Amino acid sequence: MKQLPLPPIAHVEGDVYLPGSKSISNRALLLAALSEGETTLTNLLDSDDIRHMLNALALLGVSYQWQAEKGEIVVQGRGGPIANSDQALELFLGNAGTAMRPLCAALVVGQGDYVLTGEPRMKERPIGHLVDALRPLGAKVEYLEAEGYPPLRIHASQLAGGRVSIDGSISSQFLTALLMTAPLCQDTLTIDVEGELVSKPYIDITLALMAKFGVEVENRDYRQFVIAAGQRYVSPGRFLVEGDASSASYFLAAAAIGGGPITVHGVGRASLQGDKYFADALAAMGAEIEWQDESITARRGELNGIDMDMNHIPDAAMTIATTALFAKGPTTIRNVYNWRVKETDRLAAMATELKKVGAVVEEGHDYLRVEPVEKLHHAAIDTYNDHRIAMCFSLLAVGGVPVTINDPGCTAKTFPDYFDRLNALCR
Ligand SMILES: O=C(O)C1=C[C@@H](OP(=O)(O)O)[C@@H](O)[C@H](O)C1
Ligand SMILES: C=C(OP(=O)(O)O)C(=O)O
Repeated sequence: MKQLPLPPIAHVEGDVYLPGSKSISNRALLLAALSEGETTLTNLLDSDDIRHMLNALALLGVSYQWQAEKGEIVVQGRGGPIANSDQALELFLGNAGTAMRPLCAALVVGQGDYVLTGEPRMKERPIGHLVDALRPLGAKVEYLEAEGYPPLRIHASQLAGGRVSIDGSISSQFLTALLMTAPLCQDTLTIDVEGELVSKPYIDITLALMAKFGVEVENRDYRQFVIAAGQRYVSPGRFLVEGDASSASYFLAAAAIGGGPITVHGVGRASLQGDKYFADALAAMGAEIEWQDESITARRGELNGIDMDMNHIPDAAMTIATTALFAKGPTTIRNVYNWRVKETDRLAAMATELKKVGAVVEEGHDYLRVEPVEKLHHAAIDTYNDHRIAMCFSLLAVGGVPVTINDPGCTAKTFPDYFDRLNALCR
């Protein structure tokens, strides 16, 4: 296994032009494929999660011209469901939740037989709440291994519409998937959300993208959504994918710990992504934050621990956990139970790795409490094939603590050149 030793970094500053948002890239690709007309997406992310979506679309017969080095793709829309020839098609979706969940819902409508599968961890990530919502509408979905988990076999048919409920308490991606498929139903669809809806800002991304592609959703306070019949996706022509706000979190935190200023470009006040609010959490800890419409600048401040519900920023919250090592007093990250069903059990993994560098950590059922100590020490950090663990632990070096990242290549899921980008800011 490859290891990346990071020596202590004296100072960080500079500008970062962010790669495209993973969440927006994969939504825009699927909606472009379902749309009438041709769509040009710019600043498309090039990472494993996006390549899984692109490979799947290619196998499904969606045609596109992709210039990866330019970050530009032209997608020929199908103007409706992605019907496939009669042959059964196996789609391997890696560990990309933003490919597996939305494709599962989109492919139950139309024609064809599909098997949706992925990496071993994908087979441990639940999908039952989505399948339970789709079946009453007429979807034919079978579990091929464990009940409630991929791999799945789908036999596409028509979806009726009407009224369904969906459990929103484990992943917002299930509701996102159902919403994006709703216009393919034959009738108006009313969706009732059961349980506390987690990761709510991702639903705003979904609704914003659907609107961009011409479909309006009535949002009744995130408890009920109505998608009126007769709407179809229409290409917006050109669409710029904004920078990835979760990826921005590592650089903003680096500035807060290691001096700055660092300006991240591509995400700002005007961003559609909830992870922009990571900057508010950092400001609450004492960092100096300046907001512009399309960029954010961070500088060091006196950092103090915080106690915060971070359900709205589940991905960027991991960055808070390592930033907390350089703050005064304990930090508690609350209401993140679903960390346990992501790339790894992130609550357990973060607790284990934070303890390795000397921190005092309490792992709760749905929270993590990190108490910094006077003297942190070097450790080799296991990353569990989780890009965010690799990236957030690089902040140790920024704080002057040498750290070794095991399997640094796992950042390829969303940010293949992360360590080069960080290196470019070191002074
Ligand atoms: O819809 C999306 O693009 C995402 C939703 C979130 O997942 P959950 O809704 O499962 O928390 C987030 O963690 C993931 O990285 C991307
Ligand atoms: C949870 C994540 O990914 P996914 O889209 O696979 O759920 C993530 O990127 O942190």
